Amino acid sequence: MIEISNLTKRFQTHTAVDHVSLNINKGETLVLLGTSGCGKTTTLKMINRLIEPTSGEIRIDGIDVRQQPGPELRRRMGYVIQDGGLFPHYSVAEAIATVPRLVGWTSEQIVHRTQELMTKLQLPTTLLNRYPSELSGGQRQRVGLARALATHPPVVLMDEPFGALDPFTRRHVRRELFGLNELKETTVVLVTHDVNEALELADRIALMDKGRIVQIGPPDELLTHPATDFVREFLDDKPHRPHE
Ligand SMILES: Nc1ncnc2c1ncn2[C@@H]1O[C@H](COP(=O)(O)OP(=O)(O)OP(=O)(O)O)[C@@H](O)[C@H]1O
Repeated sequence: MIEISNLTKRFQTHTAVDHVSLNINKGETLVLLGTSGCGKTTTLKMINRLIEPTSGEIRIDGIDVRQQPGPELRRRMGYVIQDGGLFPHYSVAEAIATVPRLVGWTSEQIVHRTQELMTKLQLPTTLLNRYPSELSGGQRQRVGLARALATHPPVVLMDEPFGALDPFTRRHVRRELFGLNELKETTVVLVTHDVNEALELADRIALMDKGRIVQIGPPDELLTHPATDFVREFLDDKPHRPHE
């Protein structure tokens, strides 16, 4: 579904992403995990062309992402960031309706889909006219996800989507969101530095260090067969193993 080959990004003399290659399967949740500054966000932003690569290629369903203008590409890909990434002057209803409006949905379709998402994400409809500053962190996160999922994009990119939440709310919201059928059919690329989050959500983890992928595989494989000492130490540095 998403094929990344030899992807490299240099900022001046610093190589943020260094010849990264990986394939992401349809419907898979692929987690980019690693320490701060290892190139996770830069990799993610090259998928939706918020950042242009220095070299290398990204294909989605066989089509090079550079063949489509960035805004058009981003309209067909969900994007969720820390704290929801909502515009302060858009109400919840306006935020969810943004992409459906851009792609020409009717008002009836938008209202129907908005109601459906509010129910699925357990958001009371009384919040529809509120602004982000009038919501809790968990509610903002859910609205951010509702906005990203509104037009059923086949791919959703998430950058530390639960980063702004306290540990308890974080666990609760992520379990709830990843339990949704909608996300089960969606290809998700999620960036985090939280080992437990990666172990819980990932079909496969790509562990990055200094711009490169050190190991990629299902969580159990990384736990039982770490490719290097770095992988072992990185995965050991966590309070508990949810698989045990
Ligand atoms: N616009 C930029 N100009 C110069 N350097 C940049 C730019 N964006 C990122 N970098 C550098 O590239 C490296 C990778 O950054 P990136 O944001 O991809 O890391 P990350 O793994 O997502 O880290 P974090 O978890 O802290 O967000 C870092 O050293 C960062 O300082």
